[in-house]
Amino acid sequence: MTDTTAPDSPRPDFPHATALGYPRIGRRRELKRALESYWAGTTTADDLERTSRELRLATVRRLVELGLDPGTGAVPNSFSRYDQVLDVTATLGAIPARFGHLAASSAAESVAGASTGDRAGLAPTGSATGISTEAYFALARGTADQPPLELTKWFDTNYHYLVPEIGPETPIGFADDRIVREFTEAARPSDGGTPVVTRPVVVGPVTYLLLSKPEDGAPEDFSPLSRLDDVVAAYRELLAALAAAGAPWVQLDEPALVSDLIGVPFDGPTGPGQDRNEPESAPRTVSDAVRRAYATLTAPEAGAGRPQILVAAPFGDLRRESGDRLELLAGTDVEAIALDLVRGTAPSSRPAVQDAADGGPGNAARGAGLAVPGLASKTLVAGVIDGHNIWRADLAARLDLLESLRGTGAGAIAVGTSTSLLHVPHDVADEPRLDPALAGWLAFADQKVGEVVTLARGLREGRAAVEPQLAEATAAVTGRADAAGVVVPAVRDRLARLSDGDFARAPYADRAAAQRTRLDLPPLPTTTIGSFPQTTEIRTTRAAWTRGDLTDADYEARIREEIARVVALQEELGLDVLVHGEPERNDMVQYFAERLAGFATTVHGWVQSYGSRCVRPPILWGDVSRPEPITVPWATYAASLTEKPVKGMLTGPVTILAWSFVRDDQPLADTANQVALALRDEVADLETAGIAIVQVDEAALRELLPLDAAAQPAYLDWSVRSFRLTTSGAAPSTQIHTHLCYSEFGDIVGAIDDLDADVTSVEAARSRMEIVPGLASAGYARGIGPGVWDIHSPRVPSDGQVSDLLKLAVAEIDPRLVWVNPDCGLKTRGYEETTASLTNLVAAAREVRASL
Ligand SMILES: Nc1nc2c(c(=O)[nH]1)N[C@@H](CNc1ccc(C(=O)N[C@@H](CCC(=O)N[C@@H](CCC(=O)N[C@@H](CCC(=O)O)C(=O)O)C(=O)O)C(=O)O)cc1)CN2
Ligand code: MET
Ligand SMILES: [Zn+2]
Repeated sequence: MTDTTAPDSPRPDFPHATALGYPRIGRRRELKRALESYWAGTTTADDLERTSRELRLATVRRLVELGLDPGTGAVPNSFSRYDQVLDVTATLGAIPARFGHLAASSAAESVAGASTGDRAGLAPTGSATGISTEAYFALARGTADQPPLELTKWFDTNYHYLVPEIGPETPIGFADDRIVREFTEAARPSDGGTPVVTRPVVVGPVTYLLLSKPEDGAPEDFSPLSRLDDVVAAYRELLAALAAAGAPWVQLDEPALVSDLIGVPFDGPTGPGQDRNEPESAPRTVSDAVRRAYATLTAPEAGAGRPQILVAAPFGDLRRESGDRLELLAGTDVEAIALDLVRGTAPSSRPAVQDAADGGPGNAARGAGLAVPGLASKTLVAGVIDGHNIWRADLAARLDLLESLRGTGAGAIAVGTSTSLLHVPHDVADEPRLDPALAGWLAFADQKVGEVVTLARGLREGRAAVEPQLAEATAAVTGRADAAGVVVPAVRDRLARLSDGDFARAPYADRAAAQRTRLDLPPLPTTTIGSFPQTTEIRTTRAAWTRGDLTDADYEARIREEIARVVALQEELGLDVLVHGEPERNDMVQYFAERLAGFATTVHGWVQSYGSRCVRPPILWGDVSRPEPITVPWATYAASLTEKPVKGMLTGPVTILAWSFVRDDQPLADTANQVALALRDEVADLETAGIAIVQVDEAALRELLPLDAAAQPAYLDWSVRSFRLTTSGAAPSTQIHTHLCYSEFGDIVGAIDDLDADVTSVEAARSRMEIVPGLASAGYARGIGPGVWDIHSPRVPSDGQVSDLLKLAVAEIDPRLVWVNPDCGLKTRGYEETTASLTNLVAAAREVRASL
């Protein structure tokens, strides 16, 4: 390894134990409240900064208390006020031209060497330099005349990041030193508290650009990756500033390395050897980009020091058929690499790490293959503690694995989490209402840090040093396997008796005819996706009921009142197919989990989904069954209020799994089918109650698609089957709808067709109906509702905008198949925008209908 730091500077070893990141919303969602009151204008930017500073300091001190070393960069500094990808956009000053007016309102100022242009909205914030709070949140939330940056799923998680918009002229420099300030704030705290030398966690330059989209108006063939050199130059300045502030390590997250869904080939014709003699050309493959970026970041340069670099590749397997990405990283001069040794190649029942311990297949099993050129000089941060699920680890087995990695090629082994802990709640000890036995099987973020610390100690000092902790963990794992409810013979028997007939409905033509007769809908029928605004009043009412301050009867009466209001509003607006509005649901997954056997739910187990929005993923721990009907009383009440059809509204098995913490002791396909059978009974009960249309939401079907292409066919097979198991008991005259979120459906058009739903609504407004031609050319010939209103922003589409989108749709597909609906549910919207937008949607449908 070439020496890349100044000759006399120390080269600190990587700490023995670390986590790749930590939740930032706060144990009591302090950040959510601080953000929402700042946005509402009831607090100031200074208030927000004060609260977030307190949160950051409390976090790093908590991590030290839990056993991470305070002096060596073991503590991840992974705070963000909104999103870690937006933080890089801010650091680079990469503000799209469409936000140019932001610059005019705040004085431009840049740190030394930045080439920020004059449109970056840069303003001094106190003594620091960077983009203003106003500009930061304008990108996240939009302005009066600009929609925000697009929100998209972060790999296969339920976290959403803000998509950077990069064009040939987008300013890119080292424009904001917040990352450095947040390092210094912990290392030299002004409150006189314990100093902590943290490790800044930053999205890596290659992943940043691979997740970017071309800025509007960029040339047809423009690739954001062509700005790699500019981005890397800015990162170099950032690293130099961090080194000057005293940071021993920085973590650059490069999860794009494990994804085949990134749209840029890993290796290819322009890969190694092809463009070697054109060093100036833009990288066209992921591997080119990685080599180039990290060669520059690690190149020695007089005067400019840098922290040592840990590259983290969470969410999957670096070593796969399509290319050995570990070899690629090992070939760079970074000092440490973090591997996800839990996830393996797919969300599978069996953690790869366990296979490895048994000598079976799986990424970790290729331990012997760690004799990769270059690795001997690096630290391998072995991500053996699952950052993505909440089961307490079998520490003895993990320690076996860690020991087996020793001497297989890496220079040193450190212990880490497989991913950031952003995706799990803070603390099991914060859940007084959990069954104590269940609580004993769980590890949230704080417990996981403890596990990492224990393993690191076991690895260094020998098993005996941690024997009590190993024994306790083993007891928890065994206790879980033997506990009542984990295996319920009646559920298993029902599953075992399934045959192909349970997965198939009558032919579509027969169903369509029966449904036409029964429903008698106009062409281009209008509907919504299910939820109406979740008002503060409803939440407060539910909170009072949950606390016991409101009786069941009073709560029920209040919900009925809300349903009646929503039904009346839809009749007034002239919608054709109505919904009940879902006011009784805290969340579309948690609500069902609270009413199914086999699940537990939490009180404080909040996990950030995007910005200030959070979810409490339920814990699916046992065999699933339905003690009694769940939605039938609300659906029948709503239906009794109108002559129009009201959709029954269920969340499908894949989405319930995707947004829960799921047991890891059996194949996901089996768990999905258990949920499907419970929902199948609900569909039957809705039918019996006279409900003619049942919507089964599979919002997360695309989200769970494995990042590894090799694992996708098996996933699509079991996910589609579980949906069909849910719905195929329905009579031909019952119309089955489904709803899918996120517009990147290109990879799964075939699976959408295989769901065999009568009507499918999909997000499409922001991509201007992009999905429609794909569906049409794939031969999709059932009902389709491409969203015509982007509900992710408070902007009200005009009836002209809606009818333009609608015309795009009917130009591509048989108008008899087209439905008119928003992109998604309306629970995050207000009533004012909802009423205005739906008025325009109905008017547009009528206009286009008349032109058919
Ligand atoms: N699980 C899930 N994942 C999803 C989605 C989804 O709907 N569900 N949608 C997509 C986008 N992601 C989203 C995630 C969260 C929210 C969201 O609105 N979350 C709410 C919480 C919803 C909830 O659980 N509501 C509860 C509890 C609300 C609450 O905070 N109550 C207060 C008390 C009442 C008050 O004073 O406000 C409290 O507990 O302190 C209820 O209604 O009962 C929030 O963060 O504010 C929206 C979209 C993708 N992923
Ligand atoms: N039926 C649900 C709703 O309208 C579907 C939302 S998908 C995130 O809220
Ligand atoms: Zn949706």
